[in-house]
Amino acid sequence: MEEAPSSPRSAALYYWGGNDDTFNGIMDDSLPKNDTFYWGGSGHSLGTCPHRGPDVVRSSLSQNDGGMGTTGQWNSSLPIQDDDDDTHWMFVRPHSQTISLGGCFVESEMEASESNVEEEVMDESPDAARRGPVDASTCTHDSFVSIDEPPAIRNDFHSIPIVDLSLPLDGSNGYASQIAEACRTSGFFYIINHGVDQSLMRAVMEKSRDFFALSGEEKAACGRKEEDKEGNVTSSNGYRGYFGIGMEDLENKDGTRDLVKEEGGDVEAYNGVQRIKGDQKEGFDFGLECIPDESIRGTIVGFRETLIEYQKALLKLSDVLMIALAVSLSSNANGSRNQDGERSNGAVPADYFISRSRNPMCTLRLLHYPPAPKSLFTQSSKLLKSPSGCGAHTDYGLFTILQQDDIGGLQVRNKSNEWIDARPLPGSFVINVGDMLSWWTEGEYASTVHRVISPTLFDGANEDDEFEDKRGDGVEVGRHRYSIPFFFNPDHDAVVRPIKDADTVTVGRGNWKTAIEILKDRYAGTFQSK
Ligand SMILES: O=C(O)CCC(=O)C(=O)O
Ligand SMILES: [Fe+2]
Repeated sequence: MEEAPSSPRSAALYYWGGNDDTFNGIMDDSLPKNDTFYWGGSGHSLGTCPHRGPDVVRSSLSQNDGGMGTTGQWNSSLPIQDDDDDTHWMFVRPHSQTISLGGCFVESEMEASESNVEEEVMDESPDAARRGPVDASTCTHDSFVSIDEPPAIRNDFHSIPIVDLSLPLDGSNGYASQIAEACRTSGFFYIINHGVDQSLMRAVMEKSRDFFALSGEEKAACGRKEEDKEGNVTSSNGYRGYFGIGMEDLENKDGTRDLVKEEGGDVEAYNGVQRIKGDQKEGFDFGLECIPDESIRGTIVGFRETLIEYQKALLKLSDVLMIALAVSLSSNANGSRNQDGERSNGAVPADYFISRSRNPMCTLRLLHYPPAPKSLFTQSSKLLKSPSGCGAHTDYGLFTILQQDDIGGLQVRNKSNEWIDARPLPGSFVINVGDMLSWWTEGEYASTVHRVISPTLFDGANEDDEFEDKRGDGVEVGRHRYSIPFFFNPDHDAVVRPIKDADTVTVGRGNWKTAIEILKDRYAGTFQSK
């Protein structure tokens, strides 16, 4: 049996096999028994993945919700069964884990208030259990902006800042304050000196190219859904697996907003380009628990191992970012509230986001954007850039860590509705604020609309030129763009609502959503029924 990778957060990592639901992992005997653990979550929270968690694990936990991600009491040793199907991975973290933050240990908030939960009738959110009692006398919350509407960006910007993570975290020149500034303006920033090995970044890009070069049939075999000849869905991996060109449509599907009309455009034709329905990209989604199986492993040497290694590295980086974001929230120079309602001195514990991301619902996504098809050329055979690679949207979660190749095409919309290029910066990652972080900070941190322009064919080419279809899949050879976003989403049951409310205000059930509710809504809105 292959050795399980160690967790980046000193928690135990177990893995379990999919097909026969038998536990297939290692057990770390150093873990305290009878402690509470988080388990499940990730892809299994996102819907219909058939791998619901092994029964043996479930029966060892005093409570569960069928693999949808839960906490449970660890009652006995887990039986370990020898099964070499290890396509599913599961992180299990001690409930009362302490987190090392630059020398000071922060006790997790989670344990504090278990005995108070029942008294807390007004606030039924899981967050109430995490945070302890809230004081109803401080309830001043009478308005609620829908989380379906990511707040508009407050400031204008014309470039994307670069944040150097080799600086100190704290202080006026530290990277936390630079991140605060970036999040309050563009909601996007590059990070350099981030600690992720450059050769690992290149390796995962290469594996991605290898994957998308497989035949359509081979890729479809890794699809999200299996269908019989009549087109009935026979099994589904939730939002995990391969999806083909046009299947996701991020344009104009962003919650209740019409992101194209907001800029005075028209969905069908804007910037002079007729829009093809559906994003002109193909992709492959994984989670921490769902890694491609033997079939791809056999075809692309080192595919699975590289992806696991990369996810581990990005999880580590996510911890750094979560701490920086929590610290950044109190990084204003004057430490007071200004008249625009900008929240400052709103210190949260440095583990605020980490303590809500013990079993994060992350998605690592490989993306391939083929060159813009000829149908997007003008009559005069002028090469127009197509806005169709990835439609205008905001990201859903806490933040996104994006690796892009050197082709370019990612654009971020500023307050004046201009599209600002997020040009490739070798060796960097692009980080952007997601809707949940924006909502948590009441819009102080901007979840900014962005899109990807499909790459054009060779520079200087025109419509009458011959383009060879070397791969036989209808796609002309030209400039292909590859990118790899890692969507970092918190625990499935993390309560997403303004931080100040969570601290001081009792609110009813209508006024917050759990992370999983938000994700399910948004995924359902962006995938075509196919
Ligand atoms: O491919 C890119 O550069 C960005 C993709 C993106 O914004 C997304 O998938 O949410
Ligand atoms: Fe995005």
